[in-house]
Order: sequence, then C-alpha cells, then structure tokens
Amino acid sequence: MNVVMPAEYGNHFGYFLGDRPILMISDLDVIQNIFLKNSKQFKDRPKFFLNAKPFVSSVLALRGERWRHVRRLMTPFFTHHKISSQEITDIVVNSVDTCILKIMTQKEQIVKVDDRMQSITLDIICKCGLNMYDKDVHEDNSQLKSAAKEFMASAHNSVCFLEKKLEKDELTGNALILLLAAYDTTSMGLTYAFYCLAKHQDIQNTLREEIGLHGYQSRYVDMNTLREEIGLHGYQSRYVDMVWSESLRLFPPVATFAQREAAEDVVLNDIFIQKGTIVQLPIWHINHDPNIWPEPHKFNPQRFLPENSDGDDRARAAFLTFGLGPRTCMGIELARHEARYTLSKMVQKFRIETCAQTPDPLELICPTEILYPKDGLYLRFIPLNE
Ligand code: HEM
Repeated sequence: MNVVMPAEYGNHFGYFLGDRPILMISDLDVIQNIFLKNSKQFKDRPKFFLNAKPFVSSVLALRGERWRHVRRLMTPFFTHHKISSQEITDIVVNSVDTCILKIMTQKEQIVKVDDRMQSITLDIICKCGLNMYDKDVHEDNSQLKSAAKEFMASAHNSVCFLEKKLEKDELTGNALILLLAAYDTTSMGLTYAFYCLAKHQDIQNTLREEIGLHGYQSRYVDMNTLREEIGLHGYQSRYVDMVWSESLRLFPPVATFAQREAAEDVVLNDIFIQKGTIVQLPIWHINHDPNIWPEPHKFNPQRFLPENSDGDDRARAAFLTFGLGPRTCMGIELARHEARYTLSKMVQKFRIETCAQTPDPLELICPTEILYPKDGLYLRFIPLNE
C-alpha cells in the first residue's frame, strides 16, 4: 500500500482503515510542515489497535504529557556519549565476536544472515537495555519464546534506572518496547546491508580498504581502537556509515509505523486536515522516489557523503527510515553503533558473496510493521586469509 498507492493517487490522498481516516502524504514540504514545523498539532501517534497493558504504557504508545515525560527521562540513555561508552561497546564487541566464532566453526560457509543478526541484536539489547543475559542466544536452538518469557519475568528489574519516576506498567511496557523496537529493526537493517555488500563486491572492497586505512589493520578490532575511532576522535571510517545509511534507504526495515494524529482541524499547504485524521509517512515510497533519489534502486553509498547532504529540514524529510520530528526513533545511535562494528568486523574477517540460495530479487514480507526477507537470507561467508 505504501508503495503502490502514492504512485497511483499522487502525493496526498486519503482512505479509511475501518473507521479511521488516514492521509498519506509524500510531498516533502507538507511532510516537513506536519512532522517538524507543526509537530505540536501532530504530536501523538494514533491509539494502538493493540490496546493491551503494558504495551499501551510504553514510550511508543503513550500520548501527550505522559509521553513527553517518559521520553525526556529515557533520552539521556540513548545519547551518542552513552551508547559509545565502554560498557556498551564491550557488549557489542563481545556479541559480534561470538557470532564470528560461530560462523568460523560451522562446516558450511553458507550463513543464514537474518538468524545470525537476530542473535547479535537480541543479545545486545537484552544485555544493554534489559540486564538479561542468555548464553545460548547465538546457538541454533536458542528459543526466542523462552527468552521472551524470561524477559517478561525480569522486565521490572530491567529498566530500574527509571524506577522512581515511572509507574509500574510504564516500566514493564518500556522494557517490552525496548526489546521489540531494537531487535528486529536493527537485525533486519544489518541483514539488508550484507545483502547489498554481497551484491556489490566493489563497494565491499572499498569498505574493507577504508577500514584498513583507518586503523583496523589488526586481526581484531580491539576495544581501545574502537573507542578511539568512535568515541574520542570521531569515527574515521565514514564509509561504513555511508554503507549503513544507503542500505537503510534501499531497505527501510520499518514500513508503516511513522504516523501522527491531528490534534485539531488544520490547513497546511492548502490541504484541510480534520482533527483525528491519521497522517501516514510512506517511508518506502519516499526513500525510492526518483525525484528525490536519482536512480533510486541503485546501491550507491556516495549519496551519503557529508558534502552531498546539507542536513537541512528538507534533506531530513527525504530519508525517513527512522521517522521524523520529536517522536523520531530513539535508537538511532545504538543501531549505528552496532552496525559500525558488525559491518566493519565482518568484512574484515570474511568475503561475503551471494550463493545458490540467495534470493534474487529479494522478496520481502511485512507481517506487522517490520520488513523481513520472505524466505530468509542466505549468503556465503568466506574466511579471509590473515
Ligand atoms: C535500523 C534500526 C531501526 C529502525 C529502522 C527504526 C525505525 C523506527 C521508526 C520508523 C520509528 C517511528 C518514528 C516516527 O514515528 O517518526 C521508531 C521509533 C522508535 N524506535 Fe526505532 N528503529 C530502529 C532501531 C531502534 C533501536 C535500536 C531502539 C532502542 C534501543 C529503538 C527504539 C525506538 C523507540 C523507543 C521509538 C519510539 C519513539 C517515540 O515514540 O518517542 N529503535 N523507530
């Protein structure tokens, strides 16, 4: 719907989902007006269909002043400084290195990439956000169900840093949301990044060379190097960020979630928006609009060279993978931190290629909010000689 309808009906049109009026907007000026300039009139997401506790008490679903309060409390834990701390970096490094070891020791070089990435991101968010350690998370028989059970049981302890400030339901709801929001979004982002790299050996080589040039010559990217690269002196190998952004543009893992409800009647850019209307961002459509992104289906990390993006509101509205405005994704820094290390380390250790099981083209499904490769993604990980 996100893809087909804007192409057919133009840059703004409405439809009903049950009794809910939805307005789909793909004009960048209107998007800026709604999500950035007039965000006070569009501050909340619509009420969730899933009206169950503790989910409705999470930052994702809260509305109005309560959302503002919870978001303000949580924000300090998601800053660049906090995310690139030694504690979190240790967790990221440890998880990716365990995954590499697992790939190295398996007999076949064929890797089910989405499975492996899910283990990494589940491991990281459970340790960083929920204080929950599962030693089998990288094993094939790791039961997501039992992990989820354990998570629910320990949910209250998990966000204890907020304990005195939040209601019990909000603590549990936010723990649940941290898990849901962080794990499959980032794992699918990484899966698509590896798919793009496997299909573009030249770009994979450039990334490998860049990492070598900027201090990743050693076999292992040790903690000090990583902190120096990311934390203290700014990250040197910008190319890995460009690869990450470009694959997230081509394959935005979250398809439909960026929505806002109009708090009052309003006219913007000559469009009358009635109170209660739900404005929907067509993320996929904008990320592939040839008027915004020339040759939109081409994987070209150069688009994200700092000099090619002027960082103004319009540029921000053109890359919608993390949503836009005050309710934009809280986990951008954590996802980037995980991606920098995972992509860098994997291309340093392996040549990643497509194999007979790699789907081409990649067929995607969207059972809820997140896009998954229909039959998983298999790639060949060939260890590189030291
Ligand atoms: C590649 C990875 C990710 C993608 C593509 C992604 C995408 C999104 C999108 C599209 C939204 C809706 C934004 C809007 O309505 O404007 C969102 C919200 C959110 N994301 Fe992410 N996300 C990712 C990773 C993460 C991670 C790692 C975390 C947590 C550690 C996280 C936590 C959240 C939260 C809490 C919200 C709700 C914010 C609010 O309502 O105030 N996300 N994300």
